[in-house]
Amino acid sequence: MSPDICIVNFYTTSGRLGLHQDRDESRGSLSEGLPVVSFSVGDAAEFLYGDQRDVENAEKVVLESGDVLIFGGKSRHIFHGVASIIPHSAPKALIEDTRLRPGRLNLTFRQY
Ligand SMILES: O=C(O)CCC(=O)C(=O)O
Ligand SMILES: [Fe+2]
Repeated sequence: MSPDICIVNFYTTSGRLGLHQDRDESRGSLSEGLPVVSFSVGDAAEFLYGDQRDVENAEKVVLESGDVLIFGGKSRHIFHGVASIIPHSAPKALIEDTRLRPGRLNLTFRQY
């Protein structure tokens, strides 16, 4: 793939993102299952995912600073979101070196 979009989200420590599908890319990109490549920086997040928009039954995984999550192929249309940010969980060296404010930065690369 050749990513040509980067969406940058910053979550404060009270930030959240409801369950959704990423469907704004072109029909061809979506039907080929070209992946969303997601980089997490800063505080960790409780990330939810599942095959339905159902918070109660969603799977949960903690994404930490430096983690890269890729969802493509059959997983390209999963519902996903951020349930919470875990305050003070960013690596100390990152905060000292970058002075990143409290919260989480997420970058997702996609191909339109
Ligand atoms: O912050 C995240 O890990 C997910 C972001 C996301 O789902 C999006 O930008 O569409
Ligand atoms: Fe998304």
